[in-house]
Amino acid sequence: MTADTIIAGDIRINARWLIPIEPEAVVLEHQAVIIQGSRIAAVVSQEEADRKYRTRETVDLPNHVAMPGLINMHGHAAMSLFRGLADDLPLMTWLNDHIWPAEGAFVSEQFIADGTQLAMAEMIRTGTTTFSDMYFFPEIAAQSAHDTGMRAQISFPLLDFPTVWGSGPDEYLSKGEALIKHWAQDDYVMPAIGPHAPYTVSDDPLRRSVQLSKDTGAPIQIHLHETAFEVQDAEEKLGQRPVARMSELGVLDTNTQCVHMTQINDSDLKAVMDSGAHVIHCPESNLKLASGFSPTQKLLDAGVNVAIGTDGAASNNDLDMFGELRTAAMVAKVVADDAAAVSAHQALRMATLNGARAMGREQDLGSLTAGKLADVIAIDLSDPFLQPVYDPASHLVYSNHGRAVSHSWIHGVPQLQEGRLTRIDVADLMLRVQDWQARIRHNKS
Ligand SMILES: CSC[C@H]1O[C@@H](n2cnc3c(O)ncnc32)[C@H](O)[C@@H]1O
Ligand SMILES: [Zn+2]
Repeated sequence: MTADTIIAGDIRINARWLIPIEPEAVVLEHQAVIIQGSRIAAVVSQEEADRKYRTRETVDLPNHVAMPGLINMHGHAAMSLFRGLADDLPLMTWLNDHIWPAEGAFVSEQFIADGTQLAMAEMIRTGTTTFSDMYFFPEIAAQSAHDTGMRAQISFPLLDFPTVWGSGPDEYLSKGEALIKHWAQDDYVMPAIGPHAPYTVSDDPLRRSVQLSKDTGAPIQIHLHETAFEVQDAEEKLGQRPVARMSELGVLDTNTQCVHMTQINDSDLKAVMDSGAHVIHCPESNLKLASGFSPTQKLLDAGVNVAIGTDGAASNNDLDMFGELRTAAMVAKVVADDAAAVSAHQALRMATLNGARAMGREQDLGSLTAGKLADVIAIDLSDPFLQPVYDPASHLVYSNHGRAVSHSWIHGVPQLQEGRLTRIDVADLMLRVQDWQARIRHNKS
C-alpha cells in the first residue's frame, strides 16, 4: 500500500454535519471542507482529510452544520436605513406617499455607503454571502461590497422619470453601461440591469435593456406581477398583462430574473417556463404589503428555477434569509394545499444553488463542491432553541432564525468568526446609523 500524497491547503473546516446541496439533498457527518485560496479544494471525510491534507489553519465546529453561503436574490440594501419608517401599507401607497418622498429627500452617496454597510452587516451575520441589490448610486453599493469582500449582484436602476441618481432613461443607461464595464471582471461584484417594473419603465428603455443584456451578458432583474393591482391596471390601460408585454419585448429570457410573480395564470406560467426566465420569490415582503402569494411549488413543478430574496428592509423588515426560508416553506404548503410542498431541502436549495443559477453562476457558487468558490457558512446547533437534533436540515429551515449562524467565509476570507464580524466596524457603523436615524426622524436632509 502506498502512502497518500499530502496536499497543502489554507483552511480546513471540520464540521459535525455538512449539507453540500448537490449532487443530492443529504446531510453528511464528520466532514472537512478544505479551502485553498478563494476556492474549495475538497469536501472529504475528516478521516480522509487527516490522511491527505495539511492546512495552515483548522477550524473545529463540533456542534455545527456547514453549508454553502445563502444567496439573497433580491433587495434594496441601503433601504435598511428606512427600516420601520412606513409599515402596514399596500405597495403603491407605501411607495408613492412614503418611500419615494423619503428617497427624494435623503438618498445620497453617503446614504448608500452607510445603508449598504448596515445591510451587509445584517446579511453576513445571518448567513448570506451573496446579495442582489437594485438601488440608486449602484457604483457606491458596488464599491462597498467589493471593499467589504461580500459578493453582490448590483443592478443599476432604470425608470422613466428622474430620481436622485439621474434624469431619465438615457442617463441611467449610460451610467449603467459604465458600471457594467467597470465591474465586469471583479471577483465580488456582478453588474446587472434593473428596470424597476412594468409600470415605471416604458417599451423603449425595456428594449434597450434587452439589447444591453445581450451585448454584455449582464442579467436583467425586474419587479414583475407583484400585485393584482399591477396586473389589472396594465390590462385596463394597455390591454395586456405585464408578463405578456415583457414576453413581446424580449425581456423574458434565460438571463432574466422576475421578482415576486404573485399573480400567475396559465399563460403567464407558460411564458415564464418557455423563456427560461427565473423567479425570485420574496414571501415576507409579499405578506407584509399584502401583495399576494407566489405559487412556488407549482413553478418548481413546471421546471421554473425559483430563488429566494428578502426585498428591502423597509418592506420585510429584516434581511434574515433563514427567516425568509421558513416563511417560504410554510407559505408554499398553504398555497399548494399540500404539507409536502417545498421541503426543508428544497428550501435550502432555493436559497443557494437556485440563486447561483439565476445569476448564471452555477459553476462557481451555490454548493459545497470542489472547484467552486469558497463561500461557506456554519450554523451552531448547540443552543436550546435548536435541540434536540434529529435532522439538521429541518432545524435550519423550521427552527432557526439566522441568529445561530456562527461562521462565514466569502471567497475563502473569514467574514464572521464565533458570531463576530471581522471586516465591518460595527461600533463605527452604529454611530453613522444613529446620525441617519436622527436626520430622517426630524425630516431634515
Ligand atoms: C429603482 S431603485 C428601486 C426602487 O424600488 C423601490 N422598491 C422597493 N421595494 C419595492 C417593491 O417591493 N416593489 C416595487 N418597488 C420597490 C425602491 O423604493 C426604489 O425606489
Ligand atoms: Zn424590490
